[in-house]
Amino acid sequence: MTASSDNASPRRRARPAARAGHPSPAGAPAGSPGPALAEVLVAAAEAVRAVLDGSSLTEALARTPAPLRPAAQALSFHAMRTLGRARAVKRALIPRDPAEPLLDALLLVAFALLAADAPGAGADYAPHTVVDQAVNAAAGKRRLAPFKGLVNGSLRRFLREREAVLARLAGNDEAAWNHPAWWVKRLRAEYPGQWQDILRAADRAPVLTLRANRRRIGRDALIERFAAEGLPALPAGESGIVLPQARPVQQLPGFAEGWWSVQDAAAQLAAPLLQPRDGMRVLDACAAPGGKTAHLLELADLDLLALDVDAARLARVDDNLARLGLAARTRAADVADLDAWWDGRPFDAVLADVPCTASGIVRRHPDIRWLRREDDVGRTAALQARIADALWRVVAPGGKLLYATCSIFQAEGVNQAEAFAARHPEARRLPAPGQLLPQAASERPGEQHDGFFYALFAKV
Ligand SMILES: C[S@@+](CC[C@H](N)C(=O)[O-])C[C@H]1O[C@@H](n2cnc3c(N)ncnc32)[C@H](O)[C@@H]1O
Repeated sequence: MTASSDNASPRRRARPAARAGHPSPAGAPAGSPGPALAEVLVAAAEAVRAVLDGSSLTEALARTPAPLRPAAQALSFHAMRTLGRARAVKRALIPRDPAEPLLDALLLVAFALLAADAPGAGADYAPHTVVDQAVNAAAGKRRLAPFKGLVNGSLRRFLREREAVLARLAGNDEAAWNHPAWWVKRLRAEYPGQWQDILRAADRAPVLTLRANRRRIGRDALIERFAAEGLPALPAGESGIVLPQARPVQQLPGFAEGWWSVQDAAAQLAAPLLQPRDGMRVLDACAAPGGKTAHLLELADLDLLALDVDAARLARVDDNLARLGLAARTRAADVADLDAWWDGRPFDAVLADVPCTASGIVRRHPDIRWLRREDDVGRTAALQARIADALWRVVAPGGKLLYATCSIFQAEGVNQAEAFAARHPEARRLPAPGQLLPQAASERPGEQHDGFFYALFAKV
């Protein structure tokens, strides 16, 4: 799991400087002027454009110039969380998508700010400041300059006709829930009593959850060390602590010393479910970046092989283990191709944290919902089944396979586990949490978690 990266959320910045068109960069002293809002709008529009063209927001923001990045990150996160409504507003006022892709994205970012619902939800900027700065943004960029009249006219028209435009969006699921319509339809069908709560939870700013490395420091001692630094934290599960306000992880004590890792509370359930004991032969089949590999090794002295098909991501497993003072064998391989990597010796425990649509972690990664396509769900489920079937062959008699995904779609969870059990009569289901749903109703910080699915099988 990666750190929540929206700790510069515009919700938390309401400084006078921001109202004057200068957002203060995250981490800068209050009142210190940041870059002009016009520059930030262009940088955020470039990031949003990249996502609409298929890039992840993390990759896109890595290309943003460093001085603009914190403010561009805050705006682009906000735009991702409100893109459904912003797009519907834009189409109500400008029915044909502009031919210039960056203009389209600039309009989306500006409408995301202007159409925000609640005061504070991206509304740190006075509406007329947003309009003026968006026009400046267009004027200052050669590709956009011919369209500054369109920017000015459409944004001002929205300010004049706001209520009437928003009223025309009634019944538009994408605008109402800020998720693609197919996503809303799927959740409505799969969770008739909970879908609204799940969607609402997706738009809350996430807490920051860490896992104490018990080889270095216990959970409660870690809470005390953070408290001594003025960082209140709550316990979450056996090894977890929650910081109600996300922060840049580099600013927290003990990272370099390997005291902790960033890991969501639901993800922290994986390693204990396999009940690792000293000397066990364990396979972490889809290991990168190594969050669960490290947790397994924190719990017991294991003979552990960590595989991942992506060699670059696998390098992060080595880095993370070194920081935490842990060791495993790592190998880049397609886990379903047993001939390529398996020496024929079975494993006592296998963790299959399979690739998935990541529909359970949209709170931390609000771009995911716009990157996925409906047919990704079936394609991903087929890959998961292929991986799970291959892995079942490497489990020792009496050994266990833990199937895990950070998805909330049933094709990747409940249905997948049932189909697996039907294909493998020698697989006995053991108690496991099943589907965990992120829900707005259980929003106490210590109880927040991502959407996850777990099924545990023993080979009889
Ligand atoms: C959900 S992530 C794993 C997260 C990891 N277990 C952790 O806790 O940090 C899924 C991983 O599966 C890997 N993967 C996808 N297809 C694979 C395959 N055929 N064989 C091995 N790894 C694969 C991806 O590269 C990705 O790193």
